[in-house]
Amino acid sequence: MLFLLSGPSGVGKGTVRKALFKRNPHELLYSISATTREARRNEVDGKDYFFVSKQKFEQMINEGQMLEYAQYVDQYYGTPKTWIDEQRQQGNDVFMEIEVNGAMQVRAKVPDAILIFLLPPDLMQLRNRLELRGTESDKVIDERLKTARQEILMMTNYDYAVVNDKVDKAVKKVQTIIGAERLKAKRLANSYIKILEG
Ligand SMILES: Nc1ncnc2c1ncn2[C@@H]1O[C@H](COP(=O)(O)OP(=O)(O)OP(=O)(O)O)[C@@H](O)[C@H]1O
Ligand SMILES: Nc1nc2c(ncn2[C@@H]2O[C@H](COP(=O)(O)O)[C@@H](O)[C@H]2O)c(=O)[nH]1
Repeated sequence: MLFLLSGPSGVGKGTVRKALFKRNPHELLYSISATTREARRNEVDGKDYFFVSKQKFEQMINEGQMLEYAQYVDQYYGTPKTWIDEQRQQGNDVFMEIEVNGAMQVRAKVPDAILIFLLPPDLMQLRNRLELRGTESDKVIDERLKTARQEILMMTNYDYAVVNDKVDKAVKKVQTIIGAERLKAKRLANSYIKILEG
Protein backbone atom coordinates (compact mmCIF):
# COMPACT_ATOMS: atom_id res chain seq x y z
CA MET A 1 0.00 0.00 0.00
CA LEU A 2 0.99 3.59 -0.52
CA PHE A 3 0.34 6.10 2.28
CA LEU A 4 0.90 9.78 1.63
CA LEU A 5 1.09 12.65 4.11
CA SER A 6 0.70 16.29 3.04
CA GLY A 7 0.10 19.53 4.84
CA PRO A 8 1.47 23.05 4.97
CA SER A 9 5.12 23.66 5.70
CA GLY A 10 5.76 23.64 9.45
CA VAL A 11 2.59 21.73 10.36
CA GLY A 12 4.73 18.85 11.67
CA LYS A 13 4.71 16.25 8.88
CA GLY A 14 8.34 15.27 9.47
CA THR A 15 7.88 15.23 13.25
CA VAL A 16 4.78 13.02 13.05
CA ARG A 17 6.35 10.73 10.45
CA LYS A 18 9.53 10.23 12.49
CA ALA A 19 7.51 9.45 15.64
CA LEU A 20 5.36 7.02 13.67
CA PHE A 21 8.41 5.23 12.27
CA LYS A 22 9.93 4.98 15.75
CA ARG A 23 6.80 3.19 16.95
CA ASN A 24 6.64 0.86 13.93
CA PRO A 25 10.21 0.58 12.66
CA HIS A 26 9.58 -2.29 10.25
CA GLU A 27 6.09 -1.70 8.99
CA LEU A 28 6.55 1.17 6.56
CA LEU A 29 9.30 2.28 4.23
CA TYR A 30 9.92 5.98 3.76
CA SER A 31 10.19 7.28 0.21
CA ILE A 32 13.19 9.63 0.07
CA SER A 33 12.51 12.56 -2.23
CA ALA A 34 14.89 14.47 -4.45
CA THR A 35 15.11 18.24 -4.11
CA THR A 36 17.09 21.17 -5.43
CA ARG A 37 16.92 23.10 -2.16
CA GLU A 38 19.94 23.46 0.12
CA ALA A 39 20.32 20.90 2.92
CA ARG A 40 19.44 22.23 6.38
CA ARG A 41 21.84 21.73 9.26
CA ASN A 42 21.47 18.11 10.47
CA GLU A 43 19.97 16.94 7.16
CA VAL A 44 21.80 14.04 5.55
CA ASP A 45 21.98 13.43 1.80
CA GLY A 46 20.36 10.09 0.97
CA LYS A 47 18.49 9.98 4.29
CA ASP A 48 16.39 13.13 4.48
CA TYR A 49 16.53 13.93 0.77
CA PHE A 50 18.63 13.33 -2.29
CA PHE A 51 20.03 16.84 -2.71
CA VAL A 52 20.61 17.44 -6.42
CA SER A 53 21.32 20.34 -8.75
CA LYS A 54 18.58 21.92 -10.85
CA GLN A 55 20.24 20.49 -13.96
CA LYS A 56 20.25 16.95 -12.51
CA PHE A 57 16.61 17.29 -11.38
CA GLU A 58 15.50 18.41 -14.84
CA GLN A 59 17.41 15.50 -16.35
CA MET A 60 15.52 13.13 -14.00
CA ILE A 61 12.21 14.65 -15.13
CA ASN A 62 13.11 14.36 -18.82
CA GLU A 63 14.19 10.75 -18.40
CA GLY A 64 10.84 9.88 -16.76
CA GLN A 65 12.49 9.02 -13.44
CA MET A 66 9.91 10.85 -11.30
CA LEU A 67 6.63 9.38 -10.10
CA GLU A 68 5.60 12.99 -9.40
CA TYR A 69 7.30 16.32 -8.98
CA ALA A 70 6.41 19.93 -8.22
CA GLN A 71 7.94 23.34 -7.84
CA TYR A 72 7.45 24.63 -4.31
CA VAL A 73 8.64 28.11 -3.32
CA ASP A 74 11.19 28.26 -6.18
CA GLN A 75 12.64 24.76 -5.63
CA TYR A 76 11.98 21.40 -7.23
CA TYR A 77 10.82 18.42 -5.16
CA GLY A 78 10.06 14.97 -6.56
CA THR A 79 9.68 11.27 -5.88
CA PRO A 80 12.04 8.85 -7.65
CA LYS A 81 9.84 6.27 -9.36
CA THR A 82 12.01 3.13 -9.60
CA TRP A 83 12.37 2.64 -5.84
CA ILE A 84 8.60 3.02 -5.29
CA ASP A 85 7.84 0.52 -8.08
CA GLU A 86 10.33 -2.00 -6.63
CA GLN A 87 8.91 -1.74 -3.11
CA ARG A 88 5.32 -2.09 -4.27
CA GLN A 89 6.22 -5.11 -6.41
CA GLN A 90 7.77 -6.70 -3.32
CA GLY A 91 4.56 -6.06 -1.36
CA ASN A 92 6.07 -3.42 0.94
CA ASP A 93 4.04 -0.52 2.28
CA VAL A 94 5.49 2.86 1.38
CA PHE A 95 5.03 6.18 3.15
CA MET A 96 5.44 9.45 1.23
CA GLU A 97 5.60 12.97 2.65
CA ILE A 98 4.96 15.47 -0.14
CA GLU A 99 3.13 18.70 -1.00
CA VAL A 100 -0.35 18.95 -2.54
CA ASN A 101 0.38 19.25 -6.28
CA GLY A 102 2.57 16.17 -6.18
CA ALA A 103 -0.08 14.38 -4.12
CA MET A 104 -2.67 14.99 -6.85
CA GLN A 105 -0.28 13.47 -9.43
CA VAL A 106 0.08 10.40 -7.18
CA ARG A 107 -3.70 10.17 -6.81
CA ALA A 108 -4.05 10.09 -10.62
CA LYS A 109 -1.31 7.48 -11.09
CA VAL A 110 -1.95 5.33 -8.02
CA PRO A 111 -5.71 5.58 -7.36
CA ASP A 112 -5.62 3.28 -4.34
CA ALA A 113 -3.04 5.42 -2.51
CA ILE A 114 -4.29 6.67 0.87
CA LEU A 115 -3.96 10.43 1.20
CA ILE A 116 -3.77 12.05 4.65
CA PHE A 117 -3.74 15.80 5.20
CA LEU A 118 -2.16 17.19 8.36
CA LEU A 119 -3.64 20.44 9.65
CA PRO A 120 -2.31 22.97 12.18
CA PRO A 121 -4.58 23.93 15.11
CA ASP A 122 -4.54 27.45 13.61
CA LEU A 123 -2.42 29.63 11.30
CA MET A 124 -0.75 31.49 14.15
CA GLN A 125 0.66 28.24 15.50
CA LEU A 126 1.84 27.35 12.01
CA ARG A 127 3.84 30.57 11.83
CA ASN A 128 5.19 29.99 15.36
CA ARG A 129 6.36 26.49 14.47
CA LEU A 130 8.15 27.70 11.36
CA GLU A 131 9.76 30.58 13.24
CA LEU A 132 10.82 28.36 16.15
CA ARG A 133 12.29 25.78 13.76
CA GLY A 134 14.49 28.57 12.49
CA THR A 135 15.53 26.89 9.25
CA GLU A 136 14.10 29.42 6.81
CA SER A 137 14.56 33.17 6.34
CA ASP A 138 11.61 35.48 7.17
CA LYS A 139 11.03 35.93 3.44
CA VAL A 140 10.80 32.18 2.80
CA ILE A 141 8.56 31.73 5.88
CA ASP A 142 6.17 34.35 4.46
CA GLU A 143 6.14 32.59 1.08
CA ARG A 144 5.52 29.22 2.71
CA LEU A 145 2.64 30.64 4.79
CA LYS A 146 1.11 32.22 1.69
CA THR A 147 1.30 28.82 -0.03
CA ALA A 148 -0.18 27.19 3.11
CA ARG A 149 -3.53 28.93 2.61
CA GLN A 150 -3.85 27.50 -0.93
CA GLU A 151 -2.69 24.08 0.27
CA ILE A 152 -5.32 23.92 3.02
CA LEU A 153 -8.03 24.51 0.40
CA MET A 154 -6.88 21.27 -1.28
CA MET A 155 -7.59 19.13 1.77
CA THR A 156 -11.03 18.16 0.43
CA ASN A 157 -9.19 16.00 -2.13
CA TYR A 158 -7.70 13.87 0.64
CA ASP A 159 -9.09 10.72 2.25
CA TYR A 160 -8.38 11.86 5.81
CA ALA A 161 -7.57 15.04 7.72
CA VAL A 162 -5.71 14.98 11.03
CA VAL A 163 -5.06 18.02 13.24
CA ASN A 164 -1.54 18.09 14.66
CA ASP A 165 -2.23 19.70 18.00
CA LYS A 166 -0.22 17.28 20.15
CA VAL A 167 2.28 15.10 18.30
CA ASP A 168 1.37 11.94 20.20
CA LYS A 169 -2.31 12.28 19.43
CA ALA A 170 -1.66 12.98 15.74
CA VAL A 171 0.62 9.94 15.48
CA LYS A 172 -2.05 7.72 17.07
CA LYS A 173 -4.62 8.98 14.57
CA VAL A 174 -2.32 8.32 11.60
CA GLN A 175 -1.59 4.85 13.02
CA THR A 176 -5.32 4.14 13.30
CA ILE A 177 -5.88 5.23 9.69
CA ILE A 178 -3.07 2.97 8.47
CA GLY A 179 -4.40 0.03 10.49
CA ALA A 180 -7.97 0.51 9.24
CA GLU A 181 -6.89 0.84 5.60
CA ARG A 182 -4.73 -2.27 5.82
CA LEU A 183 -7.66 -4.22 7.25
CA LYS A 184 -9.94 -2.93 4.48
CA ALA A 185 -7.44 -3.96 1.79
CA LYS A 186 -7.06 -7.41 3.36
CA ARG A 187 -10.83 -7.94 3.49
CA LEU A 188 -11.18 -6.79 -0.13
CA ALA A 189 -8.43 -9.17 -1.25
CA ASN A 190 -10.09 -12.06 0.63
CA SER A 191 -13.47 -11.40 -0.98
CA TYR A 192 -11.85 -11.29 -4.45
CA ILE A 193 -10.26 -14.65 -3.75
CA LYS A 194 -13.64 -16.07 -2.69
CA ILE A 195 -15.24 -14.77 -5.90
CA LEU A 196 -12.41 -16.25 -8.00
CA GLU A 197 -12.78 -19.59 -6.21
CA GLY A 198 -16.47 -19.54 -7.11
N1 LIG B 1 2.28 19.20 17.62
C1 LIG B 1 3.27 20.07 17.66
N2 LIG B 1 3.28 21.05 18.60
C2 LIG B 1 4.28 21.95 18.66
N3 LIG B 1 5.34 21.98 17.79
C3 LIG B 1 5.37 21.03 16.83
C4 LIG B 1 4.34 20.05 16.70
N4 LIG B 1 4.65 19.26 15.64
C5 LIG B 1 5.80 19.73 15.13
N5 LIG B 1 6.24 20.79 15.85
C6 LIG B 1 7.44 21.59 15.59
O1 LIG B 1 7.16 22.41 14.46
C7 LIG B 1 8.29 22.57 13.64
C8 LIG B 1 7.95 22.11 12.22
O2 LIG B 1 7.79 20.70 12.24
P1 LIG B 1 8.26 19.82 11.00
O3 LIG B 1 9.62 20.21 10.56
O4 LIG B 1 8.01 18.41 11.38
O5 LIG B 1 7.18 20.32 9.93
P2 LIG B 1 6.96 19.88 8.41
O6 LIG B 1 5.52 19.88 8.17
O7 LIG B 1 7.70 18.61 8.14
O8 LIG B 1 7.64 21.08 7.65
P3 LIG B 1 8.23 21.18 6.16
O9 LIG B 1 7.15 20.83 5.22
O10 LIG B 1 8.65 22.61 6.06
O11 LIG B 1 9.41 20.25 6.08
C9 LIG B 1 9.42 21.76 14.28
O12 LIG B 1 10.23 22.64 15.02
C10 LIG B 1 8.67 20.80 15.20
O13 LIG B 1 9.45 20.44 16.33
N1 LIG C 1 5.69 17.18 -4.59
C1 LIG C 1 6.62 16.87 -3.71
N2 LIG C 1 6.74 17.58 -2.57
C2 LIG C 1 7.68 17.21 -1.68
C3 LIG C 1 8.53 16.14 -1.91
N3 LIG C 1 9.38 16.03 -0.86
C4 LIG C 1 9.04 16.99 0.00
N4 LIG C 1 8.01 17.72 -0.48
C5 LIG C 1 7.30 18.84 0.13
O1 LIG C 1 7.96 20.05 -0.13
C6 LIG C 1 7.60 21.00 0.88
C7 LIG C 1 8.84 21.68 1.39
O2 LIG C 1 9.70 20.74 2.01
P1 LIG C 1 10.95 21.22 2.90
O3 LIG C 1 11.66 19.97 3.30
O4 LIG C 1 11.78 22.14 2.06
O5 LIG C 1 10.37 21.94 4.08
C8 LIG C 1 6.90 20.21 1.98
O6 LIG C 1 5.50 20.39 1.84
C9 LIG C 1 7.28 18.78 1.64
O7 LIG C 1 6.33 17.83 2.10
C10 LIG C 1 8.38 15.40 -3.12
O8 LIG C 1 9.08 14.43 -3.42
N5 LIG C 1 7.42 15.81 -3.96
